[in-house]
Amino acid sequence: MKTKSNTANSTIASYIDHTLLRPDADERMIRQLCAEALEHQFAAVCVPPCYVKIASSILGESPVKIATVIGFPFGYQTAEVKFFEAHKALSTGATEIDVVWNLAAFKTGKLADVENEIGELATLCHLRGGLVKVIIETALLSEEEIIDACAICAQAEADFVKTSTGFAPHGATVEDVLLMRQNLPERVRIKASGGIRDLAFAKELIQAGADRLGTSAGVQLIKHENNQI
Ligand SMILES: O=C[C@H](O)COP(=O)(O)O
Repeated sequence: MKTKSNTANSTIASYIDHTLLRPDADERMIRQLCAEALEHQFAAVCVPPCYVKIASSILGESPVKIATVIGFPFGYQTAEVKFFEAHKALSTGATEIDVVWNLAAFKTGKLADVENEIGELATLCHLRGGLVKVIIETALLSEEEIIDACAICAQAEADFVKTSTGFAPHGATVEDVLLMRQNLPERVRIKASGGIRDLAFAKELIQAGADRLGTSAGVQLIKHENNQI
């Protein structure tokens, strides 16, 4: 049986954004996610925008942060739409905004547009006491593009660069996190996400430079850590 001391001794819990972004997630599942986040003292929950208010009513003033996703999962919404989404999310209780960058514009070479969009979102989040994580979807980028993406995100004052939505052909890899760490200034943190299901892999990602882990298997990782499975 899990004990309080197990949770307190967890080395992994404080890295985890406990995530539920499946399109069929219902309110009961979101309430359970929030309860688990409180129990295990995860860093944050990451929920769809329509559930931010409910998460906020459960997590209130607890240390568990509320993250939501913007422009999810493909990122090709216009900047104005993303800005409005982020504004609504911040107004209803989110403090962490995980935005999918405009990959389509990046691939087209419209780099100034991409940077401006991130910069405007970063300014909005910072003014409201929040932070912005930019999802670059590494599975769809070459190494050179990951390096360029890091430069753009850093220049636009992103707080985190995040690897993946969980909806691409693959999620975070150790190699991509290492590459990102080598190409980001120290102040920009890294969130590895997508497909993180076992403790050994989670630890490898942290070793490579991940500051947060976005995963829908947070409870499973804690159970691994406690030798419960
Ligand atoms: O942001 C996090 C990802 O959506 C989580 O992906 P996952 O369901 O593969 O753990």
